[in-house]
Amino acid sequence: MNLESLDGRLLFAIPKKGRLHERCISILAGADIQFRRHHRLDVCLVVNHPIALVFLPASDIPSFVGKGNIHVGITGHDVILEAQMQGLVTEIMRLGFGKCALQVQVPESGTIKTVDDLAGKRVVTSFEVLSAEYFDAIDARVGLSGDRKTQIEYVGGSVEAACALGLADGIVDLVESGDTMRAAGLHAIATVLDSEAVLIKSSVPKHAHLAPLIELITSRIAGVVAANKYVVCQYNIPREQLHAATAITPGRRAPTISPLESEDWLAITSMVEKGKIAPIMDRLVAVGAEDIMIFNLDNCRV
Ligand SMILES: Nc1ncnc2c1ncn2[C@@H]1O[C@H](COP(=O)(O)OP(=O)(O)OP(=O)(O)O)[C@@H](O)[C@H]1O
Ligand SMILES: O=P(O)(O)OC[C@H]1O[C@H](OP(=O)(O)OP(=O)(O)O)[C@H](O)[C@@H]1O
Repeated sequence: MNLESLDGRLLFAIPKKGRLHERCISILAGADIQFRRHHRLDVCLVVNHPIALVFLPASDIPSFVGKGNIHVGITGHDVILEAQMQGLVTEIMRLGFGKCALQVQVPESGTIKTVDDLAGKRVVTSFEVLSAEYFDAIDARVGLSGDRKTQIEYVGGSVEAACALGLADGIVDLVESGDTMRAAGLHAIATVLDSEAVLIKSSVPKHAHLAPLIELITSRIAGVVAANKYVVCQYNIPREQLHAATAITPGRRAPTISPLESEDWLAITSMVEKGKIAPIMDRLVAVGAEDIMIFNLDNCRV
């Protein structure tokens, strides 16, 4: 591929590996963004849209997009703040995956119990900007300045090993299930921020001609995200219980209510959040709903 073939194309950055990669590939498939990636090539052309995908480390994507070299991308909210790009990139939409929290962690068995105890000691992290910002405020609060301030040291990975290796008194690292933290004998004493994968675009309005294409892929990706988040719930309900039932399944805009051959009964169809479906079905049964069915969505537009 030569560079001219990128001319005029929307450049779309995707994490090349790591936690966000697989979900991004399935979002592209759901949005019908078709590509064939040649082995080891980090740039590839989309065959059915004027788009080129650029596969990059998740943490590099905010600055590429922020500086306008790349127009849109998917990455973590955490790395946007760490790269200090929040003023230069616009977060178009949360994507509902890559959820984790950046947390301050210390040895479970140690004497440090709070972030105030940790202030002035050694903290190892891959998030040195956010950690420095966080501990600057703690240091100021507890009256530490100059040489007595918390020492933040950067490592690129395996942060959780730093305390056991004697390199740190505490760490700042991402936590999802907590398995990594517990396996390292650590526990969390504070949360610096919560994160999730986001679709971003450059805030620099350099490429006005690309706006319609950005809108198109945004709307398609929103459909894929909603399809992952919602299921369709359909059930029959005695007419006199209609209000009780629709209060339980109000839908995104409003439920669809259809008559049944039997005059005393109605059929209701409604979108419901996937994660809430079990208690919702319990409540529907309690108000007299019958024949409750749940359907997964392949795709949708909302
Ligand atoms: N355990 C996790 N659960 C959910 N999301 C996570 C988790 N760890 C990281 N993330 C999200 O994924 C982003 C990329 O993290 P990841 O560790 O995959 O990066 P990487 O350094 O590119 O990959 P690798 O660790 O393979 O080198 C993070 O910035 C965060 O937003
Ligand atoms: O709470 P958990 O579910 O255990 O997830 C947390 C771990 O996930 C991330 O690392 P990842 O496994 O992506 O690898 P890395 O350490 O190479 O970045 C993060 O840096 C933690 O180590």
